[in-house]
Amino acid sequence: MSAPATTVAVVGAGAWGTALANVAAEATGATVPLIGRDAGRMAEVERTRVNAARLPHAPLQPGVRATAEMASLSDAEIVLLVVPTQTLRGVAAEIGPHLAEGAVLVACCKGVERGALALPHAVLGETLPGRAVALLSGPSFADDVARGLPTAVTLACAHEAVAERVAEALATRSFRPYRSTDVVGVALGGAAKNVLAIAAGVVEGRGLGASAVAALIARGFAELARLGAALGARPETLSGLSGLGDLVLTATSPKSRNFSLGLALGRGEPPPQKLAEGAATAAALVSLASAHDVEMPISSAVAEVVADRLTVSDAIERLLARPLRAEG
Ligand SMILES: NC(=O)C1=CN([C@@H]2O[C@H](COP(=O)(O)OP(=O)(O)OC[C@H]3O[C@@H](n4cnc5c(N)ncnc54)[C@H](OP(=O)(O)O)[C@@H]3O)[C@@H](O)[C@H]2O)C=CC1
Ligand SMILES: O=C(CO)COP(=O)(O)O
Repeated sequence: MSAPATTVAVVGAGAWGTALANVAAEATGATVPLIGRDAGRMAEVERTRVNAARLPHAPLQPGVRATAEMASLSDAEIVLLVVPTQTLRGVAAEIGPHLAEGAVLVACCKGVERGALALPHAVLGETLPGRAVALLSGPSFADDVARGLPTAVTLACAHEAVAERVAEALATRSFRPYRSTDVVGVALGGAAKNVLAIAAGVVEGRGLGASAVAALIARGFAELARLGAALGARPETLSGLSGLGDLVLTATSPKSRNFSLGLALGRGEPPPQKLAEGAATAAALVSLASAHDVEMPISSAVAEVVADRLTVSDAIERLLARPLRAEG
């Protein structure tokens, strides 16, 4: 007799949560609750079998159950938290009373919490102490995953056996989670690439050329590498899927909300109204870096531009006027 399927629940019914619920339903063959906060909208998603507001081109897998009932996660062995980083703490507190004993929490958001300057796994560790916490990150547009296009992500947990269990539970033929124990490295890569993608979009939007975009990606990666070294991340994590991999994807594709925000800023157009984690997180990332004496000039410029404290032109001038330095 085969072992019973691992049970997975998804909290946060945005684009990424919906795509991941489909992956989990396909991977496990079991029912996957997709839990959103708006009961009316979730009832509509369940009825129509599509999350029209967030992921309109992807019908739900038959095993996905759209709901607003938090209690429906009480059987889940693995709980994916797929809400914006700035809301993670509140959502974690809300789900606490409904969690099964031993449930593994997987943060699927990318960013740094403002105020506490906490990375997603630390937010979960503080809010729900004593539970196994993992991160899922890497180059993966919800739309690509929902279309079944090949995707590789990183599944990080300090306990390797947990990382392996979650990675295996979520793997499908096209969705390939690689495992890691470097949780800090994975979290930093996801946070930094969103900020740097805004900068890349600005460069593209200003028409500064492909050479400048490449320089931006490489010098942006150097910022991430310096911060990673200061916080004990492993270099191979930063150059892996969740670091360089996701930076290259997000900093080169108009499918990215962060890159699109940068494009609009660079062109002098009104910014799109969609969530761009990089804008929400830039100042916190820079403060975290500065607390460790790490300079992040590109990320700092992004933080000031999105806060309307610096114009795009002045930000570009400021970066071009920086003294030349040794590479690295
Ligand atoms: N989209 C993508 O391709 C990818 C996104 N990510 C990351 O996943 C995270 C979520 O992104 P994504 O799904 O695209 O974003 P969306 O904006 O599509 O969805 C965010 C979800 O979070 C919910 N939410 C927002 N605020 C709150 C709150 N205060 N309390 C409870 N729930 C809330 C929203 O609810 P409601 O619908 O009711 O507004 C929605 O369900 C981000 O950190 C992003 O960086 C990672 C990889 C890929
Ligand atoms: O994280 C992502 C792809 O890996 C999605 O990027 P955006 O949030 O910029 O759309």
